[in-house]
Amino acid sequence: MNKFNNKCSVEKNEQLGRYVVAVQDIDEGETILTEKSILIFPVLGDETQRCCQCFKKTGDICKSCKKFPICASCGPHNDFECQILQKLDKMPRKLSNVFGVIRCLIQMENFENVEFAEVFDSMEAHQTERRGTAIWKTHHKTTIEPLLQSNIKSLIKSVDVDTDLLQRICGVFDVNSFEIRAPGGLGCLRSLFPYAALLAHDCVANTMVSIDDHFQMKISSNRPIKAGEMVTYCYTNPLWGTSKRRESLLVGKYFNCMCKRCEDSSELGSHMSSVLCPSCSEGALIIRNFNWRCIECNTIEDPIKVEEIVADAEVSVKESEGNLRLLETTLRRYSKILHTNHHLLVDLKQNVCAILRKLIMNPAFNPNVELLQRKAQLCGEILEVLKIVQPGISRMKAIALQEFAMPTADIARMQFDSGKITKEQLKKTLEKCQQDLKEAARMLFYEPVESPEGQLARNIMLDLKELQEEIKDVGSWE
Ligand SMILES: C[S@@+](CC[C@H](N)C(=O)[O-])C[C@H]1O[C@@H](n2cnc3c(N)ncnc32)[C@H](O)[C@@H]1O
Repeated sequence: MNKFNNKCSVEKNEQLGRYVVAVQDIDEGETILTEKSILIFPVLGDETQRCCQCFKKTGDICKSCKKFPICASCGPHNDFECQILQKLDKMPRKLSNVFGVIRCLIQMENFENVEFAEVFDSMEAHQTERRGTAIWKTHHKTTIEPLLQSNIKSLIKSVDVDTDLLQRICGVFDVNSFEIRAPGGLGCLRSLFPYAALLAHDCVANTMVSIDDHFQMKISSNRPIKAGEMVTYCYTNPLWGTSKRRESLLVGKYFNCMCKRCEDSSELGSHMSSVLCPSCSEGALIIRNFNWRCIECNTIEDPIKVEEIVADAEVSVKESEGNLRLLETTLRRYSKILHTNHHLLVDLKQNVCAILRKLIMNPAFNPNVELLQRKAQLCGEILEVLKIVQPGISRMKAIALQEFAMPTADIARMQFDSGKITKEQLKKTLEKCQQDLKEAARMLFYEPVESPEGQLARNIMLDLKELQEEIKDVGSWE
């Protein structure tokens, strides 16, 4: 069964396994797939007790099986599941580590749900590459040993519950699951969407994913996709530098990313991993054939030295977290050493913006023009990076655009009030902010209405209405 729209086809090759290709041109913003999650489970080690139905926090437990937490308002969980759990002698102490595997085994056992076992069987687990690795050992200790010490093996008859099967299940989870927001935005969960998981990875992907409160996923194209192009999704954080993205993909997904961005030493001209040249101070050092070479003066820098600089910067960024003064000092210090778009500087800028956002939103605080200017400047700089690494419709870009436009409008109002700019300049700035907000709202149109981004889109629409009135008003002043 192909749940993709009829412009997509599932293909298979040696390098990628199964992947999805556009067989017709796809327009920007077209829905490519909608899919309901087949399994939701906690992130390993999460201590929060969550209802097995709605995944909200709960202190209640099913009165029949006395194993799975369930909130009173959710009613009983699946009868077949409950009956098996009633016979389970020993529930491992840390439910979060075994919940997904237990539910998966019970679904495999349920003959009314043969599709689950078939779909699960077809999913990639990279069992050979994982065998004996650190993650294999962690799963063995946290999940597999506690389960094998219970009587689960005797309760599941359709499959042989042994180490190999349990490791395969953990592998399928690690390779294929999507991280999703827990209800109410409190923490994270992992979820399996087997069709969505067929999309291959690209660090500059051509789709965007949104998941609503009912764990329904929607994948839409974030730019036009030509017939013959692969339909891709980004498995990692696009705001990380190449070495960190590649490492996370190699360790977590077992492949070496060879996408255009990873293969280009300047990261498509974004310079998110570039270091400033100590010789000419203007050029960027980029890595080519294991050498850091300046793109302006051709100086070659010792790779060990460059790696040390980046490692030191990484430590300083970590140590600065949450402290505005320290963040600004680290930002100033490393702006003289790293390229302005370096991912560590972007990280610092995001951290500063988060603190400034909280300050600005506090009704008891009256932000001055300098603070608003700083926020607008940093958001503008982050936006420039996002324009390169997220060229299509992007949630991150929409948020940065809104966070850039709002203080920019406030600054213009303050400057007009103090006589620093004219009425025409104020109107022009407000009109530009209006354009930016419209663009942000357009990009957030694809978000579920009840999500924080959906709420942001509604707030932007209200701001836009007020801005439109204000622009009209300014235009009518004598
Ligand atoms: C979520 S699965 C995708 C579906 C999988 N290809 C299948 O046949 O079930 C992720 C796996 O697909 C492969 N893959 C995805 N994108 C890739 C890429 N850009 N380069 C190489 N392998 C990729 C890797 O084996 C990765 O672990």
